Amino acid sequence: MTEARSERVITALDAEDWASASTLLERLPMENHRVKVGKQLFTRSGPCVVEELHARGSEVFLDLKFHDIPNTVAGAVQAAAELGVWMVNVHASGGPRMMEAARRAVEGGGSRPWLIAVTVLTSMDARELHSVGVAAEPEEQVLRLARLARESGMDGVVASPAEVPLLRRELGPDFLLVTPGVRPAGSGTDDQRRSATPGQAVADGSDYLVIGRPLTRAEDPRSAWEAIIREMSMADDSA
Ligand SMILES: O=C(O)c1cc(=O)[nH]c(=O)n1[C@@H]1O[C@H](COP(=O)(O)O)[C@@H](O)[C@H]1O
Repeated sequence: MTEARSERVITALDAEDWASASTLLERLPMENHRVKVGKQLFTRSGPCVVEELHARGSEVFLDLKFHDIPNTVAGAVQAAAELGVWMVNVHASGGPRMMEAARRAVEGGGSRPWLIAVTVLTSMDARELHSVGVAAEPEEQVLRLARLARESGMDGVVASPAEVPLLRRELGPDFLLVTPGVRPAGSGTDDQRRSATPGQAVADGSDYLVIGRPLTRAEDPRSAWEAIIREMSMADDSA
């Protein structure tokens, strides 16, 4: 991964509306260039948030985790591509036909968004995974879904930093690994159950780190950002 460290952090803009999202952006450094728009902000403020962010020069990961029948997901992914987003995601558990339809929907145009698949949500531990009828351990299930995602034409997957060493080994250097569940040492894990520090995520080979509350809830988001970038640099230098 040759991108600058600051470009490898995707800030999860989990704000309640565009007004609070833009206030938050003002408290972050300009290098905070890649942002994720998720369900809350998009549902409240709509596609114009993406337009505002593009006007500001940001690249947008539209995180709506599409999970539906192939025809519906294909239409949604195509709409996201027409918004000009940089990355968009679906749930790998929607199955191969759904992922293949999503892939076909973004083919053929000029530049297309990265299309990635969520494996097992980072908020789930083994017990919760078993409670929804999956007997496999999280790592095993993540690998199974990641292989399926790759065979179905996805550019990469969302997984926890804990699974990155396994995924890198099994899927090679070119498959994008996007990792939420990142927490600087000493900070609480909130509702995340499979997490690691920014340094560990980088050292293990994560391409993009999705970071929300450690930045958005920090008293001083700018220094929180700088500390994360410093930690990533140290991990890169010692690799
Ligand atoms: O697809 C995602 O981005 C995602 C997948 C996943 O398995 N876990 C996960 O936390 N996320 C998102 O990543 C962000 C993590 O936020 P924090 O836990 O606040 O850092 C949230 O916006 C989640 O919606």
